[in-house]
Amino acid sequence: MVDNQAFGTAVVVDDDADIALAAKLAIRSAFRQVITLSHPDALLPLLEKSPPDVILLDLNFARGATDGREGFLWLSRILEKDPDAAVVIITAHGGIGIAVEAIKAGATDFVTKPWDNERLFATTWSAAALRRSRRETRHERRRVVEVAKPSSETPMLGTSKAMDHVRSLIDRAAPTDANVLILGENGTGKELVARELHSRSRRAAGIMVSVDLGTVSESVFESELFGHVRGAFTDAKSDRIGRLQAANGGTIFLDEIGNLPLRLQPKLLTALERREVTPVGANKPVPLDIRVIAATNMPLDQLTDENRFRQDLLFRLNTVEIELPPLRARPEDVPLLLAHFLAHYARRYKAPPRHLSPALAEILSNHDWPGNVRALRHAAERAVILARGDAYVLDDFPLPRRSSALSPPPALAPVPVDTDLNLDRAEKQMVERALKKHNWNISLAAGELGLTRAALYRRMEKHAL
Ligand SMILES: Nc1ncnc2c1ncn2[C@@H]1O[C@H](COP(=O)(O)OP(=O)(O)OP(=O)(O)O)[C@@H](O)[C@H]1O
Repeated sequence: MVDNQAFGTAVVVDDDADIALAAKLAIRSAFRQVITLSHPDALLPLLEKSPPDVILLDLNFARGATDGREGFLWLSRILEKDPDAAVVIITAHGGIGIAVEAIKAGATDFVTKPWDNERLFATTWSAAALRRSRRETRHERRRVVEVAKPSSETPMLGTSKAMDHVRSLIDRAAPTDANVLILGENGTGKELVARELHSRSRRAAGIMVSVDLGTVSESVFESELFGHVRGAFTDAKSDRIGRLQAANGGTIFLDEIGNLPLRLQPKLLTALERREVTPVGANKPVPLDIRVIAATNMPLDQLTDENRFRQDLLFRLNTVEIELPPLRARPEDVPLLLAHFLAHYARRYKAPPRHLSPALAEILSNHDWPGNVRALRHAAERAVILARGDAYVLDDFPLPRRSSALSPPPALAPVPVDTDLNLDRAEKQMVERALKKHNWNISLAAGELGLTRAALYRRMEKHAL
């Protein structure tokens, strides 16, 4: 059973007014309006204004013509104006050869005269539905790509030996199509490395699609990665392409791969091995041409635990492994990073340039930076906003401490809401406690707080943690 008037506009183009009217009557229940035209001339302005859902097009307009040449010309003009156009060709009985040619040239389907009304209705309906789905897929691809746009162009800074080694690995891996696994604590620059690899690869003209598996909720993992077809589950109102497919021709960056549920790991492995993906509910795979870069903050011993992560998938992902050292292991990089971010935020907030004394730079270099470069960046931003006078002072920098063996993490005791009823302060306290408890591991702290990683980052920024 189909809904009435499921579509907007259909156009019937036939120089025989009776045939055009007969077609209109046969299909009108599916459309809000059916326009009949005796010649395709009038089609082009219509396409400019609002492209119809379907066009029924007779191929012969010149008197006595039967080869459809004129119709082919119109078909190509229509497709030029609207690449998603659904065009159903109307041919005379015996004109199957021409109809097949028309389909090769981009028509969606054909009907032969005299037609069976039900058949005409079904063909027109399917063509309009196909156009809708094409447009939704295009829209989806745009949506996914929007998400993938780089937030800012940050150069990869650092002159330490450790960063030289990272750079040399990037130099060698980038031009190859090898899969790369990037390891490192939160905020060490894994995404930056992924962007560097992509922008220096032969896929640089393509897109890099990022998926943060730490922020995708488990219920939508599968359709987010692999896509789904309309009706695959209750909420699947239309076809949706997955991130893997959206990255076709480019690079997919699978951030926090350690969070991929075990049950979905075989499906990702199959997609990478066969270079094709089957959207949820679909029965046909779609070919994939992607390079995979994955990242995780999961320590290697957990990643090599078969109960958490399939080792065959790990071997598929880590053809090249790049490990980013935490900032505390490369203190010599701190002054350069600080100078860069202080200048960056001074420009942004139109603050005067201030002096950072060597003594203060040294204190900051010896800090253990639990949130790594991201935390340093936030600290620099806050310092630019808070500082007064000509030089920065230690108090301008919020320096959260890593919980150490000397000061064991406090148990996550209930917040004393009875003594402090300020919601903002209570939130800050909760966030700080969760971070300390989990040694500043963002994923674990977010899990404990019942937040996504992105939501936790927002709160960390809000409270300058
Ligand atoms: N070497 C670096 N030079 C300049 N900026 C850096 C460097 N490393 C990291 N950053 C900056 O630190 C912030 C965090 O980097 P990024 O998002 O790449 O880290 P990540 O390891 O992917 O973090 P997470 O694991 O939390 O997703 C970004 O603003 C990034 O620009």
